[in-house]
Amino acid sequence: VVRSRKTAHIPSVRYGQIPGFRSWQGAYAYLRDPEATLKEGYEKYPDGCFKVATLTSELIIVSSTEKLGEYLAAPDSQLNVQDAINEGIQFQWTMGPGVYFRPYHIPIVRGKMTQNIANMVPALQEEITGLLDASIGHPADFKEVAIHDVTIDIIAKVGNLALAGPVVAHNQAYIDAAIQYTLDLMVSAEFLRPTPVVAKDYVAYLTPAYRSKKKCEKMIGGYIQERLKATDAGEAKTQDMLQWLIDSAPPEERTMPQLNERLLALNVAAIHTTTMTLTNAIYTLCTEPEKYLPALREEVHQHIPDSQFTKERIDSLSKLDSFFRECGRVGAIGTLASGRLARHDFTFKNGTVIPKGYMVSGSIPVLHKLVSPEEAQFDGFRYSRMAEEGKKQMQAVSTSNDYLAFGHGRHACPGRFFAASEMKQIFANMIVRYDMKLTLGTKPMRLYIGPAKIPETKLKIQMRAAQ
Ligand code: HEM
Repeated sequence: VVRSRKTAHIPSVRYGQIPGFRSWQGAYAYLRDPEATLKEGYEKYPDGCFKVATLTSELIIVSSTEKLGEYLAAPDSQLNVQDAINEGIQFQWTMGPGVYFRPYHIPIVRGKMTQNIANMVPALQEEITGLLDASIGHPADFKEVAIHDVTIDIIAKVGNLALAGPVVAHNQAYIDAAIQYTLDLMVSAEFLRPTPVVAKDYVAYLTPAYRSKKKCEKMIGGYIQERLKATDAGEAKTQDMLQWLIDSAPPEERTMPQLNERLLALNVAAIHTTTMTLTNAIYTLCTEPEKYLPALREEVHQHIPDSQFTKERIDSLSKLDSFFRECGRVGAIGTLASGRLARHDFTFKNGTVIPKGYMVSGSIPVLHKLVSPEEAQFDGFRYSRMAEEGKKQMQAVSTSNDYLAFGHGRHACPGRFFAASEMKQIFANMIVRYDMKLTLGTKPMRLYIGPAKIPETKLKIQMRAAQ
């Protein structure tokens, strides 16, 4: 564990007593039970910051909404999100320097892609119903379904339909490779992190992520070339992410290999995040089906009686939105939020300093009010009741200092409008088509991998055609 005098003024949580090994013991305690460590930090230092140890460094954690707001307002030149993500997945080397130094895709996701959601809904609907028919069908009796596998395939195809159209979305080998790419990236990051900076550029060529990227280039490179040619000839007709990337790429990014890389970067941002979030929502529904399934189904029948999905109709599903927001509050897929790495020292109003080179993050269990069992209780219609009471309903996509499933501030997830719409469309289709419940004696578990808290992937649930 790297410890420094620079963080000596910040109190530590769960560090041990053995001289010389205190922070090692701290890292062990934190990695074993991150949530309990974060809750203990809050109980000891409710308005302040504290630090926890990891195997390679120390993390500075804030549990107060004020402090979160304070650091999220800092300029990128001081507290940087790209550097924070780079620390985790080494994407400057695993994906490529273009994605790190020239993130021109982010405003396109926030702008064009979000504005185009309504146009995409019909194509998504055809894709979703086709995939549900093929994977689950209409069983008259309950059958076991490995729902995570179904979900990840649908999300990857629907996502790539929006990113690059049907030619790419229906290339099963590419879809499988795009799903695998994120996992290869994680493994590659583990190799690259301890590698000295001067060697990283070279070691990157030896990683599984690089091999996967090249494999994908072979699969869809020809298609990207065609789209580039069509654009140059003034014959581009398709409206999708690939087109907007081609239209606004800086010259060094407007090439087949670089566009392939950028599409993979978007796949990394979009596939597993959305799959885990949707899978968690399905598990949550299956945990209390009698409480939620009839009410949600009725809402979908009422607002979308003829299965003609439109963006407006999806947006009008207030109970479904509430259910998703509550899933994001209670079951967010991470224990830490909105990590930022200090490029320069940052000083909070109370004088605490985040020293250059250190990471600061928000504590999800505390900021999402999960500390007491009462507050942590899942209440799927918590937010739709606000609308029923004449108040403004808090939406699944609206972020705040105490709702961080999509982060918050300038760098809050720009893909959340698409992700929420897509997840609701898939979920609504499932709700009207299927009865769903857990298999007797099973319970969805969560796995902790560093700060991530992911729904298990092997659980089989019971599904049959709706009766
Ligand atoms: C349910 C699904 C998703 C979840 C839970 C999620 C979550 C997040 C979170 C927590 C952040 C970091 C925010 C922060 O640090 O404050 C983020 C950033 C980002 N997400 Fe998402 N995301 C999802 C889907 C998507 C999709 C579908 C796309 C693209 C189509 C996308 C693109 C991005 C990008 C480009 C960033 C970086 C933004 C920046 O650095 O300014 N995400 N996402």
